[in-house]
Amino acid sequence: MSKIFTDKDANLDVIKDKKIAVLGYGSQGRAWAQNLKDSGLNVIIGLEREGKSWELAKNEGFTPMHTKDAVRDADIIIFLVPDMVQRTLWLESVKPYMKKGADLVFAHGFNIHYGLIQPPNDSDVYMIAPKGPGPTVREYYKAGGGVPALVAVHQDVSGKALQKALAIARGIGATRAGVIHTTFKEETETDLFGEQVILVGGIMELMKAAFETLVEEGYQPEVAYFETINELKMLVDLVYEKGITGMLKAVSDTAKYGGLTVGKFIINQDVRNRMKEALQRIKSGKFAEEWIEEYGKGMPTVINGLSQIQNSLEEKIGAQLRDLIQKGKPKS
Ligand SMILES: NC(=O)C1=CN([C@@H]2O[C@H](COP(=O)(O)OP(=O)(O)OC[C@H]3O[C@@H](n4cnc5c(N)ncnc54)[C@H](O)[C@@H]3O)[C@@H](O)[C@H]2O)C=CC1
Ligand SMILES: CC(=O)[C@](C)(O)C(=O)O
Ligand SMILES: [Mg+2]
Ligand SMILES: [Mg+2]
Repeated sequence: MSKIFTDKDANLDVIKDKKIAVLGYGSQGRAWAQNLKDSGLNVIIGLEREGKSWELAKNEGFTPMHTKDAVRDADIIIFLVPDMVQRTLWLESVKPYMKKGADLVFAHGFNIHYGLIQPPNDSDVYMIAPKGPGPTVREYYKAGGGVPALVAVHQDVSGKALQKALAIARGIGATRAGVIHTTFKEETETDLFGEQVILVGGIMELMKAAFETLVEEGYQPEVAYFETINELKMLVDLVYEKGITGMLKAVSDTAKYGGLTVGKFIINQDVRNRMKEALQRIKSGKFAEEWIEEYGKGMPTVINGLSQIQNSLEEKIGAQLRDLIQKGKPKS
């Protein structure tokens, strides 16, 4: 089994006197900045413009600075702006202004693994990749827990890169859950695979396909929504708490039989073959190339895809049912 690092393996002392610049105040940036600060670390926020993130950071107790100023005397520089923005930010606002030898830190390996950022060879370069969305990283931390993460070291000039990565993992709460040592390559490829094939792409299309099949066959959309989208959370929660076996034990024997037989008919060998194809596209760099090109064109596929989803029947039904559904949620 992989070694799982927890609180006892991570010591904040290696970074407690360092100045940490968090670049970006979005999904992860906001969570990291707040968690690191609440862990007693010295955090400053670096942003490009005095826009929405700037206002938010200010309202939440930070004094945001322009990136150039934030990196000037930072010992640790953490890239928490979108992956496609990192290269330009690095070239224009970080590299020319940073302190020689400052640490360069990432939450995902994309820019280093695909060579978009070439770090100077006197910097430690490492990663702490939370395996969960930014708002959850904050929510779990506040509640005394943490979201698991992966750590990896790309360059270790000081000989302390792993210790520092673990310290930051502790600062954001990840060692309360569990941290695994990996490489930039493994993190990048598995993260992209996960979000494309299951977490974002796979699950979304499976929900939509099941919902739309029922509606096309004349069933009430509200019934279809409860069945194919809303109930998914409860089944996934069971897997999260008790494993797949625990989930199977909680459902009826009818569902066990139907699930164990029809599941394999739906998610069949063809699907597995296409999963391998998707992984191959990631490993070869083809996906990265396409995504960079899409981003360069202004992300038309992302914008159109999002607007189609927003206007879909399942989203309209979901919005109508949400108030009702929320009332039934346990108050904890
Ligand atoms: N969203 C998530 O939950 C996860 C993200 N990551 C990684 O964390 C890193 C940050 O991702 P997110 O938090 O999703 O980013 P995001 O999209 O939430 O970042 C938005 C923030 O970046 C800054 N920003 C946006 N556009 C900019 C531009 N053109 N120039 C300069 N700054 C700009 C602003 O501060 C803005 O608030 C990425 O490497 C991502 O792969 C890793 C795990 C999960
Ligand atoms: C939330 C997360 O870990 C993702 C899906 O990989 C991401 O947002 O990039
Ligand atoms: Mg991920
Ligand atoms: Mg990701």
